[in-house]
Amino acid sequence: MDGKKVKLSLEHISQSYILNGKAFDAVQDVNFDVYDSEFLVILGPGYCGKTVLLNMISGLEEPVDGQIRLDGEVIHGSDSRIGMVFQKTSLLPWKTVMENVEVGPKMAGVPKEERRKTAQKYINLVGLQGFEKSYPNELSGGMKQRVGIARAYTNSPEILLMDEPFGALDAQTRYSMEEEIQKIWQSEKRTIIFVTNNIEEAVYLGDRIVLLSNRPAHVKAIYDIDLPRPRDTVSPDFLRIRKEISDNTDLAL
Ligand SMILES: Nc1ncnc2c1ncn2[C@@H]1O[C@H](COP(=O)(O)OP(=O)(O)OP(=O)(O)O)[C@@H](O)[C@H]1O
Repeated sequence: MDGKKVKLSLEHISQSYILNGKAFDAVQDVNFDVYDSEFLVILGPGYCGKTVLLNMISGLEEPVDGQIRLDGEVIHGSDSRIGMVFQKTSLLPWKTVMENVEVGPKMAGVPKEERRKTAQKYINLVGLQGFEKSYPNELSGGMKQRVGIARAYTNSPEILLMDEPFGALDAQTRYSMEEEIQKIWQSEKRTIIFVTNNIEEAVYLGDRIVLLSNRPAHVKAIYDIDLPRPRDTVSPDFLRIRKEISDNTDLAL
């Protein structure tokens, strides 16, 4: 990644909580850079602190220690340059697909015609044209995640955080969404930070993979995944990298 521009830096990030009167460490001294326009995957076992880490990047939580820099400047709290796609889509059930996707610019006061144009662009990009007037309960799980992705892009963030966005989908839908998100990222280059506990998904998607330990999460290793895209999940190189990472991954407690 020589010559790449650093977009986001995590510097000595730690998080702990008080549980039953005792300190409980969730994240411990995490350090890594994220490059501009890269697809960075954060991989770690269950409950290791991945969501806590993303919450700190998104500004939902303040770290007890350390700082986060965006384009070199320390940031605090939420920042409109950073958007989020959640594990469970948090769509508004009483709003249509179009209304859900345009909610951000609407709240920001963007005129209707302009925000509809942007929302339509991303509805088309995620393959939901024709479903603009549908309600969330009329959509499959994969389609709901597509709406969540379109909604996040419509806010024009420079960095998109994705917290296990395909974790709740069946295997077949998950594969097609992995393919899809890669295509979207290639046509609309943004920096993506994608959290998963699935090694195959990480190797399929990541330019780099930050491997976290069991809780309290710290960085065990960072892997450069130098395989051509779209990746062949049964090629010898893919399987070799997958095994190398798997051998280095802590078992979920
Ligand atoms: N606000 C909080 N107060 C106390 N404990 C918390 C809080 N938020 C998270 N935790 C604990 O921190 C640990 C890490 O949680 P986190 O949700 O980040 O795990 P994760 O790696 O995202 O797991 P999964 O893969 O299951 O999504 C868990 O044990 C969780 O219970």
